[in-house]
Amino acid sequence: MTQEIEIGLGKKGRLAYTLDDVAIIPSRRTRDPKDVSTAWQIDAYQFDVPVLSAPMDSVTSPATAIEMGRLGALGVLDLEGLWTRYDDPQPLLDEIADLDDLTATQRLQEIYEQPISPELITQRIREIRDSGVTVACALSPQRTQEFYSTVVEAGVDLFVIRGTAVSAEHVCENHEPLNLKKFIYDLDVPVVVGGAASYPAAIHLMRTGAAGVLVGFGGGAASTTRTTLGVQAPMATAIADVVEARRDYMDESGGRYVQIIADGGMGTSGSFVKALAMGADAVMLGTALARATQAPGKGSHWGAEARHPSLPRGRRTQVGTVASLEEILLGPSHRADASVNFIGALRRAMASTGYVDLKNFQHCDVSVIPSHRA
Ligand SMILES: O=c1[nH]c(=O)c2[nH+]cn([C@@H]3O[C@H](COP(=O)(O)O)[C@@H](O)[C@H]3O)c2[nH]1
Repeated sequence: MTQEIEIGLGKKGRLAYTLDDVAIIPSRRTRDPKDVSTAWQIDAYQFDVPVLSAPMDSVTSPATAIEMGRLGALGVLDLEGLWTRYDDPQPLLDEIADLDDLTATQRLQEIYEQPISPELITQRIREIRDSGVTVACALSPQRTQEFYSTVVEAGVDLFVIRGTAVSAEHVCENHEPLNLKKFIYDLDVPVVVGGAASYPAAIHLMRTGAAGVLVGFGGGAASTTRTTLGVQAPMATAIADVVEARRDYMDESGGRYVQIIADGGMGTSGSFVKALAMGADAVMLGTALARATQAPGKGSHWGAEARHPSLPRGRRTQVGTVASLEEILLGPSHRADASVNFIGALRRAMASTGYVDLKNFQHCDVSVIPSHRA
């Protein structure tokens, strides 16, 4: 039963939990960390590491997407970022990393005014494809109709449609909005859509035929969506609600399993592990990967919303550099700040709860520890 709190006489609100508010409870039965599997699968694509890189210029370049694939994870390139607007984005990446906080947003807006080139979309996709890794690229719902045929022809394996909030029923008076259900049905490539953060939003996205749903809304370390729009969905509750939507959708669809990918705000290995324990199949990481020595942002971090021409909802932030991409994902770690060896942490948590694979780990016991008491 949903617990509602009275905010004032005329307004009630639901109590919702962040990942900081919950913790995994170890069980009586433990296992050796070496004996657990962290593998997951979306459509026909299998991965040893349940991590997608966020389509943010500070995180994913063609080179880091290839490295992600080599490490058993999945890189997602932003096709509206610097790589598809400029032949050589390196000088701009260097400049953005060095901008001072006061001028960063305005300069980002200028830099991203440069039009997107379909030729560069094709070139970047081919570059990743030629390396032999799974190719995943992201477009916003607004740009999907414009560029999807270029993307599909260039040979993408997984198509990500990401906006702060994507709904199956976008109502728009000025132009024909993207009809997700028709689009996904007509496309031969599996599609991941999001973000959604509630039961109704998620079940509608599942009914479009999506292979995966991104869960998150206004999260992310570089996000200012909460302070700008007043919108945010606490992640633990959002994942648990979407898991329930999937259960119902599986019943109504005769067993179609849609992957749930938690997206935003999992900058520590503990929050990454907890997202999976809440029922996510995989996690999309920005901040954690922006801290890699190879990260294009060089310790700076910014996302798509930060460059919005009239209402930026994210900022260029500093996250620092801690280790190589391989060490951040697979270890070893020489730090105790939960920023390195995410898969090592996951293996240990799975071992201490006695689960051998991620599907079963989703059923582990958790407790609620409101963060102000932690
Ligand atoms: O509301 C938002 N405004 C933003 O400016 C922004 N930038 C990134 N994102 C989302 O954050 C995710 C990465 O999160 P982390 O850096 O915390 O790992 C990404 O995968 C995005 O979903 C944003 N959300």
